[in-house]
Amino acid sequence: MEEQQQHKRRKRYKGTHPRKFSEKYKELNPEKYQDDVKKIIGQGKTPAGMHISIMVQEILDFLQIQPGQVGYDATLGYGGHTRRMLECLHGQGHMYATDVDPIESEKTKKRLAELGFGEDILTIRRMNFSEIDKVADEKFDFVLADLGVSSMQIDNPERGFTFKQDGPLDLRLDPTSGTSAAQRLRELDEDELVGLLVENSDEPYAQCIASEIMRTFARGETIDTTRQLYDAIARALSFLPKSEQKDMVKKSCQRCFQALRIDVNSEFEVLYAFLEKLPTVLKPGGRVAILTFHSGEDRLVKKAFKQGVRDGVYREAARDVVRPSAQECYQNPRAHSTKMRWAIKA
Ligand SMILES: C[S@@+](CC[C@H](N)C(=O)[O-])C[C@H]1O[C@@H](n2cnc3c(N)ncnc32)[C@H](O)[C@@H]1O
Repeated sequence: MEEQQQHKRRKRYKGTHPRKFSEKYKELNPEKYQDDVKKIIGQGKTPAGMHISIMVQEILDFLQIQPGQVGYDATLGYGGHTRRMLECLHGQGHMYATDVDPIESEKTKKRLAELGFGEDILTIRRMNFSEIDKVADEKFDFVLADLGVSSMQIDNPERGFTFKQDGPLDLRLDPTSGTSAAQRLRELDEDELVGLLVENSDEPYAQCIASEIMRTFARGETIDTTRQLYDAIARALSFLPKSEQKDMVKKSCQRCFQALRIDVNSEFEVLYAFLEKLPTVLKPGGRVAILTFHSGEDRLVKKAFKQGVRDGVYREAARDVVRPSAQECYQNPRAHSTKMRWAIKA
């Protein structure tokens, strides 16, 4: 009898085109694999362990940073903006930077120290920017806030910010405190959930989505992962014509994830507190630039700056938003929704 040859499937080598976040070891070590990282950025993508800073030149042009000044970056993230602002100080002056994220802040602190920006010139605090009045004992010549989430947070499925990969439905910027999005969903009733989706993200299908989420819980099923929430949203929108469904589900997912993120991180409340205290920490003539990523944030900033000019707190404020160039949006699609506003203290 002929010996049967058993076909053995060759094990797929995952190093060349990894799909999973955890396998992207080159992107997660940008200092070590600089050439690979440059190639990825050149393709208009953000490497997994990195964040590409947005509107850097527009921000620097406006802030007009001089050696010897004192500055504050409210949203450290990957430290890209902080680094560029520090370079403008030419070793004289000081910068403070805050972030609530304990995971990424530590890595950024180490990375910036290795680049020569140690504690003599940069103080990094793990703090919410709503406590802007407690960051330093001195006032600032310039302040930057680049709101929202970093690419590192979005891309890491363990953090639960993306529906593109499965992970725990968390969405907290600081996963060590507060309530996860999964827990929040269990706490809300249907009307509260509709309100959250409409107020935070103008979700047009808020009622159908909230009803489907409640039905899911009533069946005894859970929504503890990003995939489970995606599936519930897809079921809620299954009445739409097949040709539109995929696109509509994606857009609703983006809005619903954003709405939940705003809620679990109290994003409007902390931004409001930041804007209210901001004039008290700026020196006369001090400059502030804020990057926002959705209309709710932009409305708050616009209103605060306008009111500040009316009250004589600010000498001047941006009349219109400043947008990233078409070239920047092409090179970094995450810049598309960015709006920058600025103000100068009286
Ligand atoms: C868009 S990223 C900043 C990226 C940074 N400008 C850079 O160039 O790498 C926003 C960062 O702000 C942080 N953040 C968001 N809300 C915050 C808050 N209320 N207080 C402090 N940090 C906050 C996030 O954790 C995230 O790291």
